[in-house]
Amino acid sequence: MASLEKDADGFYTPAESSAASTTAPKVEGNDAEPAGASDLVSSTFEVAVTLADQQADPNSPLYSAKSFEALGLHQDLLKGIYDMGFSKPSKIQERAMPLLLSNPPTNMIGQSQSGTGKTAAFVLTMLSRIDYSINKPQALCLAPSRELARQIMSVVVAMGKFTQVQTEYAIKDHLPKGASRITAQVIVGTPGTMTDLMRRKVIDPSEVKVFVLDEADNMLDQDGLGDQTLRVKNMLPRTHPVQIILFSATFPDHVRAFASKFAPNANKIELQQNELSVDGIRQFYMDCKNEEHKYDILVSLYGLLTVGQSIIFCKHRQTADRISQRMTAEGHKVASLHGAKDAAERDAIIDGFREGKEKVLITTNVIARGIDILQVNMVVNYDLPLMNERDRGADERPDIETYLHRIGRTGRFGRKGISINFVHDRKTWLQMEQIEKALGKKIIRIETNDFDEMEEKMKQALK
Ligand SMILES: Nc1ncnc2c1ncn2[C@@H]1O[C@H](COP(=O)(O)OP(=O)(O)OP(=O)(O)O)[C@@H](O)[C@H]1O
Repeated sequence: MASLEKDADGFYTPAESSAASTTAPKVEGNDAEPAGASDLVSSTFEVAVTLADQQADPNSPLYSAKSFEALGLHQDLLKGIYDMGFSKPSKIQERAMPLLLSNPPTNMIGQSQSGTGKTAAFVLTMLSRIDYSINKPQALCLAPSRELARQIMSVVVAMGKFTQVQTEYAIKDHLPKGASRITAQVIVGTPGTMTDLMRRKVIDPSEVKVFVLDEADNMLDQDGLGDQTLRVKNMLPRTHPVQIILFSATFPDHVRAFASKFAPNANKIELQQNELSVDGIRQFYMDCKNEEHKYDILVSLYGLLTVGQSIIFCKHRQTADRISQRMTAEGHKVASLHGAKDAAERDAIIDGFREGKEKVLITTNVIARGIDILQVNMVVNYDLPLMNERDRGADERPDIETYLHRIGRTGRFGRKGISINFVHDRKTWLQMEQIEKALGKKIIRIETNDFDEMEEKMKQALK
């Protein structure tokens, strides 16, 4: 039985890590293509072979010795998995699923590189643990952005296609004002709206068995997000244990202790510092003369950026809007997305980009994490991510975690990708050098005045 005492960090302790398990498990298609479909390579056959090879290589994060059947999943979920085009689990799925599904349920802190299939691991756990005969919320999942919450929901819906699962969002401007009780079993949302709906008793948490934080380090660390996440946790039932599942590609040291408190007695799957980035992403930098030159280079890159799809990360919303307006005025087809846009506009922009209506998306850290669009083969750090964007402080060191998440929008599940960092003075060059050192991977220079070389290097990297 958990104590009701709140400690210095605001936790109610100790939440013993177990919950009840139940039976087997609707709804629109997954917007992520099944593995094997990609614009990056000329034929789907080639991709399938590459993926199979990687899944057979014990050193690959996609490797697995087991089949999905061997993970003990319900038949209806196996159908969903195969319907999505998956054939074998990835390493994180193989390692985490047995631990996640064992009884009594145990908490999990799971780390695995970007694009290696963490979502499926926690979605399958939620879908395995709910009792489909009870029409009450039983699994809550939080993500740092509405775009990611919507993407996770598409995976819940696709994997749960052959179940009776009912789902609902806890994201801004989704539910009608004055909505009554949510009876859906799986709720996916962002911390602010989830807290609000729980406080107003629209969400009754009394039957919740599983609580998932995707991008957990960010959810626990970031200004505001951390407090709200904790509030959600503190509203969970104390009459029975709730399985707490934290997943991310990064768990910086200063968050680890807090994560262990948030998910006590958890099974842990961790990566070494040198394993953090995936090999399929080739990292480059371009030496620009000044801020204005960055814009000129970006425009000259446009033809290459549109070979697949690209995401351009800027520090400020205004920069994203300004670049996007300028490029649009010059006849380029780009879109910009950031947190100052309203909910409906954000949904339309990301959906349009997913459908390939625009090939270039100019954005901020809002979609640095989790977004899975397989056709994205290039990421540009127009501005390098800095620590001061996390806490609005004075810390001008590079934000290694955000860097990893940003470049991880490409190179998904064994695909090839390119990241390009723009540096334009000594300070930004040194910041990039720090990133290089921290990750132990070379960031290769590309000449900005030799377009042919630029093109050649980038095409080679995508082969
Ligand atoms: N076993 C599998 N076989 C084939 N494709 C898979 C498998 N598991 C996941 N995928 C696909 O791999 C892609 C990346 O998965 P996912 O988005 O879960 O990565 P992630 O580890 O959560 O990454 P991030 O850290 O960036 O959030 C998705 O398109 C997903 O559909």
